[in-house]
Amino acid sequence: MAIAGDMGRENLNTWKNKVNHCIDEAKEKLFLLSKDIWSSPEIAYEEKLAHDRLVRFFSEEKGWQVESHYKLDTAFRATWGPFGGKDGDNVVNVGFLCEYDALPGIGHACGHNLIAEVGAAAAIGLKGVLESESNSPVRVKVTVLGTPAEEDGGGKIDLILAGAFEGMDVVFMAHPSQEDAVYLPDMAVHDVNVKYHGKASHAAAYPWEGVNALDAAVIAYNNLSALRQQLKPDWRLHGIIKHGGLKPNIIPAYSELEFYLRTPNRDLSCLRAKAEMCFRSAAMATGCQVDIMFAKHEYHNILRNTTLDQLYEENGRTLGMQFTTDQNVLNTPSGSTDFGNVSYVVPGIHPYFYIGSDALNHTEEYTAASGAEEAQFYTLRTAKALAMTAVDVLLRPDLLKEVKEEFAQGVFCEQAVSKSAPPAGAASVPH
Ligand SMILES: NCCCC[C@H](NC(=O)CCCN)C(=O)O
Repeated sequence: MAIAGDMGRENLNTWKNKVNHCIDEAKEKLFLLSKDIWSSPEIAYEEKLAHDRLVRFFSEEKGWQVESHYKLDTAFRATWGPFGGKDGDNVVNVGFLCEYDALPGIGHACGHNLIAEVGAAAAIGLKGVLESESNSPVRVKVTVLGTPAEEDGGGKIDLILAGAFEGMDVVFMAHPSQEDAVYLPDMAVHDVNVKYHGKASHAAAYPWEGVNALDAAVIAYNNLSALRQQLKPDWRLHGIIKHGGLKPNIIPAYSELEFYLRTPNRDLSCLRAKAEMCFRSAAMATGCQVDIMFAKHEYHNILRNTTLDQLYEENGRTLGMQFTTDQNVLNTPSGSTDFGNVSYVVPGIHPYFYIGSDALNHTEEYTAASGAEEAQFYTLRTAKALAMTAVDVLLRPDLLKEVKEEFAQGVFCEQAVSKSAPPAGAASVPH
């Protein structure tokens, strides 16, 4: 593969070493940034403090243009450049994403404070080397996007629709996990909120006057549990009862459920139809009214870019990462992310990284691990591997072409598949 201009492999290594040096130099302020976000956890679309902290971070760094409240209240954008190359050259716009929303009740149990830190660190590392190597052969712009609401809603999808990803050539982020993995199969997901409306009555004196909304919720819950046995092994559905009544002696007039429906690819229509029957039949059985509200956005599965994957893996290995080879981990659905939607509009990667703890995501133990100093080494190592991968893309122009071709091919194939294949089991779903 060609390396831009007369820059050889030695130069590539010099650049990568500099990236790492710049990230190491910033490690104290990066830990402070991450710790501040971790200490004040905020849920989706309410990440005001995290937004302000990140905006302050980039405003205090030299040379960044910072836009607070960028297209969403708690999103931001920081850009640097264009820099290098020659006037009139095409600009390569390299994106890094920061997430920073937490979970209700258990804080940063998914480690999004570390995602914000990785994004900031990688961007600083890349900018650092570009500044110190004034002979960048390509014209480069670095864009950091602060993307709220990954756990709920899908801030990245709002941002895609608002045009925030337009002009980006390649995009990087990484997610905390139990292991280093270049790719784990993230699924498509659609959230659904269901409300049953019944009628209150004295539960002992006039129960026959009541219409029990809690019964409807319980029947629906059990319907979905029975449905689960009939689903494909890699489909998932799971939910909670959010409201189930006020007092045992009041027949519940209102109940509410929230469920997530997940499939490995973007076609959720079959699962949606089956789940909807479960919700409606519970309403019929109890005489309740039902409101079924699907979330405004569906998350897509991640479209892989193996060209970027391989580069990331090579860079990670030079930094001592030991990528998991456990086939159970590599082939088991790992949840969902709104980066899936990003991966269909810009080529990118979303690797997973070990944070120095065996705790599982979405537990209090993981919250503790995400705030611990021990996570720092792994977090910064991940940022280095991402920024080194960006250096590969910039200094080896054939690579960017390859990355883009693979992306275009992937989008084309996925679209062809989802148009031609009828949803599995659709014929057995009455309409
Ligand atoms: N509301 C639906 C989105 C849920 C997203 C959430 N994401 C994660 O846990 C991040 C890690 C995914 N591998 C999920 O429940 O999957």
